[in-house]
This record gives sequence, structure tokens and C-alpha cells, in this order.
Amino acid sequence: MIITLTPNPSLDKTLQIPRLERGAVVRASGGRVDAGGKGVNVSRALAAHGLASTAVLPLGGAAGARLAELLDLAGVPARVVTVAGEPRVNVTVAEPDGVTTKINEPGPALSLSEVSEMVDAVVGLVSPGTWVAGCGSLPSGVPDSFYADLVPRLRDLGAHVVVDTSGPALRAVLAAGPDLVKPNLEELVEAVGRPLSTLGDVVSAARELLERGISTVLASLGADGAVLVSSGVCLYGTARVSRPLSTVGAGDALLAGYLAHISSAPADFGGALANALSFGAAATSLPGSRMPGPDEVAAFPATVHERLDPSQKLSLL
Ligand SMILES: Nc1ncnc2c1ncn2[C@@H]1O[C@H](COP(=O)(O)OP(=O)(O)OP(=O)(O)O)[C@@H](O)[C@H]1O
Ligand SMILES: O=P(O)(O)OC[C@@]1(O)O[C@H](CO)[C@@H](O)[C@@H]1O
Repeated sequence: MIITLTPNPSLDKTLQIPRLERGAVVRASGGRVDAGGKGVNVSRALAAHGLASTAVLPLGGAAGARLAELLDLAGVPARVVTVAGEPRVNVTVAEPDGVTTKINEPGPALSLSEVSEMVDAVVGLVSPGTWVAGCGSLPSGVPDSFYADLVPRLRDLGAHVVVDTSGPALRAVLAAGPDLVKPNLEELVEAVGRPLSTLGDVVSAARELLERGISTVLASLGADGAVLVSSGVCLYGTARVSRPLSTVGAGDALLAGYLAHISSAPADFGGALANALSFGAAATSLPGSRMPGPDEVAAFPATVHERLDPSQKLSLL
């Protein structure tokens, strides 16, 4: 069983425009709205593959009802914690060459009782062997230690704890030793506090996180693919995309692909990385933060290498 937790969900509005021009009136040629927030996207990607996960999220007001409706349409079972604030609207401006500009609102503040209701909702769903993925930013009112505090609590219940976040929440959770973290390059740089310019640098940084008590690091590297490091495991893989349309949510699709595989085949790290890469690549070929289904994922086969060239420069730099 997989549970996703999204403390700061969003309505993701994507606008297609010919070209972003500062200070101009830009006419959009099209647009879409998706239920968003990182954990919500993981659940949507799993649902697109017929894999049930429960999305735990705080929602309030008319925008909250709209988001719940979108989740329902996507076939995602949700455990909604009703709160006073309305979810934020995050805007993506997408240009034809695949460049996206994203503007994220801060999201509504949560009260102490809303935060503890959210924790109780997750705890109430967990049983031994459950995977819990805590994903995304924390809104005001939620302490930076939120994910870190959840790790021992969920572990005591026999759950595997996965965290994908950034900033102070990431720094705090690194000390709590979750089972898996999924940093992108920027977050990995932030985690180890030094620049990373080669695949070898990424592997060293991931190993440093393992020494701090994290079991597995899945580092996503945009067009450069991903590196997976765990005890006795160091894998690098890619899935080629000729023309990315929108990379928004690609990291969430990657995590969904990893969880889909590892939750049923716990020792198959190579298979999990390959599945993750195919999900991530497929997501970049879709508009907005649309999550890929099986046919789309099958169109992006991945290659996983047990040997990597440590001197290979990262193209993200
Ligand atoms: N331009 C690209 N070409 C091929 N694959 C890509 C590209 N961008 C992203 N991907 C795939 O998607 C995965 C996740 O991308 P990235 O590292 O940008 O995640 P992220 O920053 O967490 O994304 P987000 O926060 O938008 O979900 C990569 O590991 C890769 O597999
Ligand atoms: O502001 P956060 O919580 O860090 O990220 C939120 C967000 O940008 O992440 C998803 C893409 O990964 C989007 O659905 C959503 O808008």
C-alpha cells in the first residue's frame, strides 16, 4: 500500500503561450488545470497505471472542492483533511520550445489542530509495510521539522518513509534518516552544501547522505537522468526524450515509477530505476503536469548502467 502526503496541494494552471515577454500582454493559446502538489502528482501517476494509493491532503473552500473533484476524476482515493484555507493556484507558463516558467503561491496557513489532524490521518492509514511519501513544500503554520518528526512515528508502525522536499524541511529530514529521499540536483547541492558538477560528485553526495542514515537516495538530474544509491547499490540511468514539452511534475512521475516497482519487488533496484526513468521521461512529453499512463511510459524505454563515468559533466549546469 502507498500513501502520499501533500501538506501544500495546488490547482496547477498551465497556460500555453507563444513567447514569454516581460511587461507585455501575452495571449494564451490554450491551457489546462490539474490537481497538483508533489504527492498528489505521485498519486495521479500511480492511478494512471491502475495502482491505488491514498492521497492525504488538506483542502478547504471552493478551490478545495474543485481540487477534490479533479482527484476523483483522476481516480485517486483521497483522505481529505478539511481546513479553513483554500488551496493555492500555481501557474505554469509553457512556451513551444519546452521552456516552462512556474509561479507558485505560498499556500494557506494551517492551524495547529489542522496540522495534527493531517498527521492523525496518515497515522490512521498506515500498517506494516506501507510506503508513505511526504512530498512538497510546507505551508506556513507547519513546522520545518514536520517530515522529520513523522519519520520515527511512521517507522514505529512498520512503514517505509519517503520524502521529497526542499529548503529547511529537507535539511531537517536529512537528520531523521528516512528510507528514501528524491532530491533533484539543486536540492542535493543544498543537502551537502557544495557544488556538484559531475556524476561522480552526485554519487559522493548521495553516499554522504547514506552515511547520515538515509537508506536510499534517488537523485533526479533532469535531462541527465537519475542516480540511485543504496547500500551496495550504485546505478545510473537515462531515458531519451527527443522533445520535452513540460518538465513540470517529471520528478513526481519519476518517484511514482520507482514506488510502483519497489513496493512490489523490494530488492530490484535496477528495475525500479528503469521504471522511474520511463515514468519521468514520459511525463516530460506531456502538457502541463499531466501524468503518463502505461502506453506513454512504454514509449520511453530506459537504460540502466551499473558502471558510470564519474567524470561525466552534468548538462544541467
Ligand atoms: N529534459 C529532459 N529530458 C529527458 N528526461 C527528463 C528531462 N527533464 C526531466 N527528465 C526526467 O524526469 C526526471 C525528473 O526531472 P527533474 O530532475 O527535473 O525533477 P524535479 O526537479 O524534481 O521535477 P519537478 O519538481 O518538476 O517534479 C529526470 O530524472 C528524468 O528522468
Ligand atoms: O511548492 P512546492 O510544494 O515545492 O511544489 C509544488 C509544485 O510546483 O510541485 C508540483 C510539480 O512537482 C506541482 O504540481 C506543484 O505546483
